[in-house]
Amino acid sequence: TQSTRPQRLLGAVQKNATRGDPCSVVKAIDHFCRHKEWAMNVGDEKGCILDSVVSEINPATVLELGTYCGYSTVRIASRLPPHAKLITLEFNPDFAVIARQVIAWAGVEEKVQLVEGASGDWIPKMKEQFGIKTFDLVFLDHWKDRYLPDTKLMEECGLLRKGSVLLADNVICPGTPEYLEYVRNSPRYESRYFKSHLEYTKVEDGLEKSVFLG
Ligand SMILES: CCCNc1ncnc2c1ncn2[C@@H]1O[C@H](/C=C/CNC(=O)c2cc(-c3ccc(F)cc3)cc(O)c2O)[C@@H](O)[C@H]1O
Ligand SMILES: [Mg+2]
Repeated sequence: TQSTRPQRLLGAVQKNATRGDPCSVVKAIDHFCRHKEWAMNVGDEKGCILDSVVSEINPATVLELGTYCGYSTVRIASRLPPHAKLITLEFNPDFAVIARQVIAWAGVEEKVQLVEGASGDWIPKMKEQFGIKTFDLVFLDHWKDRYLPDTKLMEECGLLRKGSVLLADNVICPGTPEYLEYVRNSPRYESRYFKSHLEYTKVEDGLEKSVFLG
């Protein structure tokens, strides 16, 4: 039977990356996506911006919306301080199976809780299920029309505190116009655009970093 692209991406990790070495996993995926098959990972260029935001915040609690194959999960987890927790939500079970293996190969499973299910169902349960009070950092990289409703849901559930940072992928391509309009015009956010390129291409894209002001 035919393999899927995520399965082939995992194969490239297992073939070319060193177990327990997150950097080699990231490099193996980037090489595969640049030279073999494009895939919708945040990628190396935007990934460096993600890395700098994570290092700047040094978060104790991180939420990722949309795990896909776990590329950004590994990038974030490998930069977290000890005892920090990254919860990543993925509602496609086939992608979750691949992501768990990528995360394990990188050796960052201690810091990662991959939760299978939809963000809309799980965001209201974060406190009771995982003992989370608020998130220091949220990385949005799931369906683009869900960025805004899920942000409003996180506000309503009290999961954001003064200083919480939302970092959103793809605000130009494919684009998240309603989300951008909201965070850029709301008095409750201080928003900034980091210009970059769509992963593995020369097309413009970027990340929007929005600090919740409480
Ligand atoms: C109920 C749906 C909302 N809640 C959700 N809860 C949990 N996981 C969710 C999710 N939505 C989507 N997901 C998962 O996130 C992932 C979806 C990501 C969507 N991303 C994109 O569409 C995307 C697309 C591009 C792209 C850009 C240009 C182009 F020509 C083609 C594609 C680039 C990117 O960087 C992207 O992130 C999948 O793994 C999906 O199963
Ligand atoms: Mg993306």
